[in-house]
Amino acid sequence: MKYISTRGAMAPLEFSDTVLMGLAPDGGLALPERYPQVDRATLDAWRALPYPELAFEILRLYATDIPEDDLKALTTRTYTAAVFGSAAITPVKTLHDGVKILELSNGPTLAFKDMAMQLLGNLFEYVLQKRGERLNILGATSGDTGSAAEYALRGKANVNVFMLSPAGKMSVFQRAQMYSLTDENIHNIAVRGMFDDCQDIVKAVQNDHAFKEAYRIGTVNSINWARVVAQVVYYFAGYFNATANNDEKLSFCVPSGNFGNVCAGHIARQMGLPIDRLIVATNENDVLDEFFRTGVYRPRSTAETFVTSSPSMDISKASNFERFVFDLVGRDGAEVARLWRAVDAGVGFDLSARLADVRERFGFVSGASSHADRLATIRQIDAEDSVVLDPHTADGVKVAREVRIPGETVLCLETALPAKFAETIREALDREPPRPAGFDGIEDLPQRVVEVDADAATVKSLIAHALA
Ligand SMILES: Cc1ncc(COP(=O)(O)O)c(C=O)c1O
Ligand SMILES: N[C@@H](CCOP(=O)(O)O)C(=O)O
Repeated sequence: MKYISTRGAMAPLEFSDTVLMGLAPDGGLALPERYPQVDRATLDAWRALPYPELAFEILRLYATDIPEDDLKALTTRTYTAAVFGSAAITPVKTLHDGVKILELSNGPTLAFKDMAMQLLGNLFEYVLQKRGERLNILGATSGDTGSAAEYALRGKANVNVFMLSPAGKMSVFQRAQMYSLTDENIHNIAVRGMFDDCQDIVKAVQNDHAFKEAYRIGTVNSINWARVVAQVVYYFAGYFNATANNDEKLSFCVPSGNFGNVCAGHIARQMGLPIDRLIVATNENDVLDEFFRTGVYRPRSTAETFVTSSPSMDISKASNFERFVFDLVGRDGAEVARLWRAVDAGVGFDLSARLADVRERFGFVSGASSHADRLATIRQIDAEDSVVLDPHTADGVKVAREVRIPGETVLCLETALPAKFAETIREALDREPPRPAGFDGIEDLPQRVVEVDADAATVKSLIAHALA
């Protein structure tokens, strides 16, 4: 399988090259030149597979330049009960009203990011060792990518991590998880701004080809294709777990911000997984909900982006949305490049003429949730199901209940555990959220972080200085 760019101007690459590449040289995102198709017989064969084997079967369709024995060793080493809490890896539970939850947050940092990041950490190690190379990761986080990446890469000999986070905007627990790490290869940089400013800096540095080459800059964000394809696996696992056979259809509801998670669902659907609808749930930062309702994409500025109680979704420029739009416009890279010039100019674009395709051909629908909705959902599910939802998953459950139609089974993706967001859980339930073992007193540990203005040149000089 070869990889092309959403902006249409990259010579096709192998999978391993995309793992190290980050942003494509033309500023776009890597995608496979076609989505492998999974037929009914294959679905039947995959239904009974344990998670690591399912991951292998899916990844071997994409990572065709990695010998199959090596790939199998990677998925077997990554998806273990010791790391993810149970052999099921992603169990499903059903709420009193029939809405189902796919548990994705039982990994080391208590968020769904671990599902892909644990694999990416092992992939980096494998590819870098084979090539005898080093990589310096520059990442951006609104709260969960950062800790998942740092836990996956801490102490690794051939990788440094420089992680940008919005200063003062993440939860107390999220900050403690990242900033208390003392490993020498981990560098936390708090940016005076929002997540979008951090991601803009990552993309600006990626687009400085001379700096990127000189300092061997890679990425762990969903810019990296390997992150997205690893997330495709749990849509298959969730479907097999939540249905009785492959004749059934299932809808997924996905709390969304940077559009990486639901983009993986879109890809699973394109591969032939019987997904009915993909329900995009946003918080008050509703740029995606607006697009799926109107066909108009109007990214907001930092000043127009709210700081909310589901902070990991405080995103107004959804990076991965570009991958979906590439498919929506018939994989026309020149058209995507034109649309993203308008995004970069702060204008956005109007694809309302394609709204029927968005809904009928690609199955997208959306809804938004507010602080009051989130608190009400957390309270109700706690009272009726004795389940404490984290604020982001609560946004998903709220939207799923709202848009679900009679007879439709909806599987909501759990994106984090409530322990990461104690402030909001206390407000909703007047008690502390359950805290998994190993995190006691984390907020009291000393923290190591540098705070800077939202400026790519400053970040580049910090990186150059650290690597000197
Ligand atoms: C807890 C949580 N929920 C939801 C999201 C949104 O996911 P995505 O950015 O893939 O749309 C994120 C961030 O990625 C997150 O950390
Ligand atoms: N919500 C994310 C934002 C970054 O998303 P990514 O999927 O592109 O890494 C976070 O928690 O950092």
